[in-house]
Amino acid sequence: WLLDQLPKLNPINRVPDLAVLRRRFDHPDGTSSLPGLDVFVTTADPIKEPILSTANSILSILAADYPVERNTCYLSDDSGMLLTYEAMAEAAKFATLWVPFCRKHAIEPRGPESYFELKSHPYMGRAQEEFVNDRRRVRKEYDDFKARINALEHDIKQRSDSYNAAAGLKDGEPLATWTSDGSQWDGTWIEPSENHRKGDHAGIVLVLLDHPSHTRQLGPPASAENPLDFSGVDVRLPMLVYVSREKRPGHNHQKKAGAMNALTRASAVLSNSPFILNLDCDHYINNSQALRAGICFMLGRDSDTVAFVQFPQRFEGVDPTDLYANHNRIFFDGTLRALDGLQGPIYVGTGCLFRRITLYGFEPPRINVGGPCFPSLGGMFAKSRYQKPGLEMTKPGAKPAVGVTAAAYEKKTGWGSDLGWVYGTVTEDVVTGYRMHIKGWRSRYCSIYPHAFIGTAPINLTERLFQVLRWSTGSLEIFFSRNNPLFGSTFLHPLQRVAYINITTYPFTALFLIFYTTVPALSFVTGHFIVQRPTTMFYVYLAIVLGTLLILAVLEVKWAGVTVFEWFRNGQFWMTASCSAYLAAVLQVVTKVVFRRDISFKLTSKLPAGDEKKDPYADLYVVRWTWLMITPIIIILVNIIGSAVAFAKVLDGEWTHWLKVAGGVFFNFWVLFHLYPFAKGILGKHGKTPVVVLVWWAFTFVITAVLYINIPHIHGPGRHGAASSLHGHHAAAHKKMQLDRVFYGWP
Ligand SMILES: O=c1ccn([C@@H]2O[C@H](COP(=O)(O)OP(=O)(O)O[C@H]3O[C@H](CO)[C@@H](O)[C@H](O)[C@H]3O)[C@@H](O)[C@H]2O)c(=O)[nH]1
Ligand SMILES: [Mn+2]
Repeated sequence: WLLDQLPKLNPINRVPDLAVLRRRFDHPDGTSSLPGLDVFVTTADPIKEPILSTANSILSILAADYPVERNTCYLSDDSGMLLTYEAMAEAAKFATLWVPFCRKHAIEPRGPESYFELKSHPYMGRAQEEFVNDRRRVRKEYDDFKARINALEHDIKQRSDSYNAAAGLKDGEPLATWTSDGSQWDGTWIEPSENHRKGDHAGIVLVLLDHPSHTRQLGPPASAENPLDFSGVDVRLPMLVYVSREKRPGHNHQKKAGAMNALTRASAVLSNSPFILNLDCDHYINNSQALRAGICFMLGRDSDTVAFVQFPQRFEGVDPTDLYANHNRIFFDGTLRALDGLQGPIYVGTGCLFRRITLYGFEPPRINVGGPCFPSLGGMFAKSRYQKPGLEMTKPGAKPAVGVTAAAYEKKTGWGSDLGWVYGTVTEDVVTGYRMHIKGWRSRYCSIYPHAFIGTAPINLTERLFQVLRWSTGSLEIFFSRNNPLFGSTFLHPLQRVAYINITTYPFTALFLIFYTTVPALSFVTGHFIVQRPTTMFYVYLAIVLGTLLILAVLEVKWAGVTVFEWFRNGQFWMTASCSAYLAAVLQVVTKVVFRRDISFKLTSKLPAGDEKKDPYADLYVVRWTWLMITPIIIILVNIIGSAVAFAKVLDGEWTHWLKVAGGVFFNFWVLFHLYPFAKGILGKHGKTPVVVLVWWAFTFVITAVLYINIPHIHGPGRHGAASSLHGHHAAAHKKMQLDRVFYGWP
């Protein structure tokens, strides 16, 4: 009964009140006084991050339910390729059909790829028959759109070839890439050359869709060239801007953090909205109300101290059994949700709505200098207004728009340290949020249903391990930097500080875990336990730890709503990641701290979207070997061999404490149970049949046991040895005593 009360006791499960928002900000004449909102989408590689999925994301933003004249969408393209730009231009064109269609029939979700992939299309709008016709028409247009996008690469190449041929190039002159209006592309060329390659090209800011008018614009009725009746539908589109910041060799471009900062400045010149939403290119808006839901938390009572609103990351394309815990349910539905009660969740990189002035380094209003611990202390010094930072934010003399994306712009400014997204780690997110929290800002967690945003997760084991390696490295880097949460300001809630310490030190668990998963199994082989005979205190301590873990598990399942299956998956992947990626992260960061060597990272590969593959989860069992897999493999072998040897020793009569041995073997199996998804993954496509893993394990087990029994010199005198001895009985008794001294069973 008590357990069932838990969800009801949740005091921090706030839901955004969209009805109130509508009443307060939307006017009967169709205008709205909602604050401006800039959406930033970052992309870095149109091949690794399929361009169609980026287009899906952009279209979902353009079609979201937010006043168009107050919404601007920015796409940052770090590849600087014409392919990205032209694909976005196509998307902007398709949006003139797609967006009114979504509005007319209340389509959900509003990313066309995601929408047409749905098996069923629940009907929500005006007239059923009209809907079916409209949908058929849009579907056809969408297929054409897709075909054009897929042909772009070829088209651009062909066009450039003919322009280059016509230009009659001299020997050694670079082959340019040409835009459709007959000029050379400022960014990266297909044939990379000086000033026109990745990491070395001019800054580009191009407006794809201009700012819309401030009054509603109803569309035309159905006609020959426009078969859809848009006569009652507002056909305006939000502004859409393509940005590719300047890149020069010799400059550290700071990956996504640098891209976000360039966007922050470019958008300040163009639209300067007070709120900024940050989305990765593989994430799209799945719930058209998501933007309003986030804004709700920014406009409520006491919201002026909220720096950002973090949404959970939800994923699609993950295999149904979620072998590598890609959904991260405990983290999103447990940890982040709980942090909401401790002045706010951490920032996790995407699906996050920011208050612009926070990114400019401003301090929150009404904060008490004493922080949450000593509220009475700092009353005198309480600040009442937003405090401006004493930092250089702009460069005198820089030209607006393109100029603010210049590679050298940030020199001698606070960008990357106190302004914008923070540099210096392989993950920018946690530390950026942390810098805000220590200034006294709070954050909010916004979990709505249907999910606000959905992205893709790497379902391949190798990709997944590298992603986790990057996260854990980034976390540790924070711990070894000036942003160590031990020394953060008094504005942190004490438990929030504990959480931040946890978040920046968790990779160290690798060291303990590897010890615990190997030493007990190894001691079966050696026969010598290094663990002392447990004392009463030890059992008390153990009971407390186990009790705490149990309470935690109950909370995670009952309060956070994580299913027991997902709970086990999280545990399993934690062990896999801990003994591989976390260990590597510790080694990497120690190397960085000691030898001052920089750490670099590759982009996470995304699943190709819209690719009509036969098996959507094919990538799951593609084996790409990496040294990260060595430790888990060793641990698996040690545990199988350990239990096999123990089994052989009992069978052989060498050990008589079979109950205690069984306890130990159970512990080994517990370890193996956790590494089961990993084993399945490295067996490749054979792993698809679950039995194969078990067969392999059983095989190793039996071989070891048989070898152990049959090669006499590697083990002590067993039953056969003892029987042949003259003083057999005495020897056995003596042995038993000896064993009692060295072998302490596991609880
Ligand atoms: O030089 C770069 C590198 C990356 N990106 C973009 O940054 C985003 C995230 O990069 P990705 O390699 O996809 O990282 P993931 O592992 O998928 O992302 C998670 O981890 C990142 C680092 O912590 C966070 O920034 C992300 O928001 C979070 O979803 C993508 O949109 C990229 O296009 C750039 O714009 N420029
Ligand atoms: Mn991602």
